[in-house]
Amino acid sequence: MAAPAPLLHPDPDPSFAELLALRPHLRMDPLAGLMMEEVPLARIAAAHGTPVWAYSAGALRRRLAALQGALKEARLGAQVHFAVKANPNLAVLRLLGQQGAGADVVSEGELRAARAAGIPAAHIVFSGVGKTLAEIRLALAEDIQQINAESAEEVEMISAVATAMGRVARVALRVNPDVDAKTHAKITTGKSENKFGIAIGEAPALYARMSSLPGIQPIGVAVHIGSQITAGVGAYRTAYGHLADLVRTLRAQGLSVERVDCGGGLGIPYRDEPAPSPAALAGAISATLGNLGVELMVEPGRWIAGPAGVLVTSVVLQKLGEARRFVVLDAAMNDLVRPAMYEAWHGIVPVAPADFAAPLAPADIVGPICESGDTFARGRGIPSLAPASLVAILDAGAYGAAMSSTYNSRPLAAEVLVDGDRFALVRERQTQEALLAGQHVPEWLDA
Ligand SMILES: Cc1ncc(COP(=O)(O)O)c(C=O)c1O
Ligand SMILES: N[C@@H](CCCC[NH3+])C(=O)O
Repeated sequence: MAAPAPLLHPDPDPSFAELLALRPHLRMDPLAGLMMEEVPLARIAAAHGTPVWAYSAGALRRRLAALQGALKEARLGAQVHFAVKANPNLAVLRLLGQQGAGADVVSEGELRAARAAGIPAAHIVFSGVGKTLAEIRLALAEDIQQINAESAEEVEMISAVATAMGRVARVALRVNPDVDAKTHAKITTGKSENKFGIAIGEAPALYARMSSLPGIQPIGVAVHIGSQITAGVGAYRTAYGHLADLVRTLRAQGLSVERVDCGGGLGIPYRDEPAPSPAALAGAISATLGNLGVELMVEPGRWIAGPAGVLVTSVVLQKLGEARRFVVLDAAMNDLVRPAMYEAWHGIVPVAPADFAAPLAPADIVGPICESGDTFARGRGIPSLAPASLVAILDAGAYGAAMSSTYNSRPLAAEVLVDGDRFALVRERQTQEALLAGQHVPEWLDA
């Protein structure tokens, strides 16, 4: 695995205080315990139970503003389209939309969520390698800003659907630049063996074909090379350089290219990995695509939402095994799957002041699900924790709730938005009844 910060790390872990110092929306209050903005996490847990996701409105606003600011500073006039897959909560989308973010969506559900949150159709881009006919129809009916096509086959599908509807689809061609983003193999998307986009060498012919089709207005090109990119902006520069060459080639063929979608993928330090800044990303865009006279957009998800969220969970019990101590939480891999899926490292910090300051000893921090992979951390320094003690799993605002499942028939956890000294339930905990709803036992089974 190329990505840094695996579940078990050879170097000493950052201390709780070091983790908090880099996350200004979180702090330890000597009386109230771990706070998100001005709200004690213990109050959220008391009000809504655990496990519960908490998102900081301030962090979301600050991070979006930092990205927008870096792009502005580089005089790129680039739009930020939030990748809804990272966090499709309606309140989160509303807040980001209010601050000018558009949306990058990959399904009917995400398109509907973005619209329901008030994001204008004119600021929505539809990406994805397998849009269904129904999804293409919906995108056209909503008259969204742009559809990113990922194959010759899809281009024909879009044209056919648009023609049947009497529409012309604005389509950007997503190219696969065959660049290694040096991230986890499961989330790298810009290598030729990945399913995404069309080979850059095939792009000119396909773009020319697009401009000959009645249902398509070719609007530009798009690229997205992977997620959690922390190894500098070199891969971005290479990919954008290829894209700039492609734009020049297309224009030399007399084809119009108005827009370049630079994708997302900017990584964050979950542990202490050095991650590129928005300014570095803006610099890479500027150096390669800055002088082409194209409209630019970026599609970050994780960078905006990841650090803004935590998963607050209670200790069920500590189990002292022969060789190991296990801290068993009431959250599990069905809530936050990243450690199980990518061996991802997440900070885990006690909420009570006494636990925060207590001596550390290594433990495996696990969920109650019947798989050994249901492990949030191995050999992590954590104090002895009594049942019902709270801990916060950090950087869970992106690909956290969004990737939850009901595995082991565990209801989806509640979500809360914190803004200053206010907090509100923004998604109810799924009920046990809802878990069973919609299921039917055929009568003939009992006949
Ligand atoms: C097309 C596209 N755009 C944007 C993103 C957002 O990625 P990230 O959350 O890493 O910024 C993704 C996911 O990797 C994606 O597939
Ligand atoms: N779900 C992944 C990222 C994939 C991004 C999808 N475009 C994660 O949690 O890191």
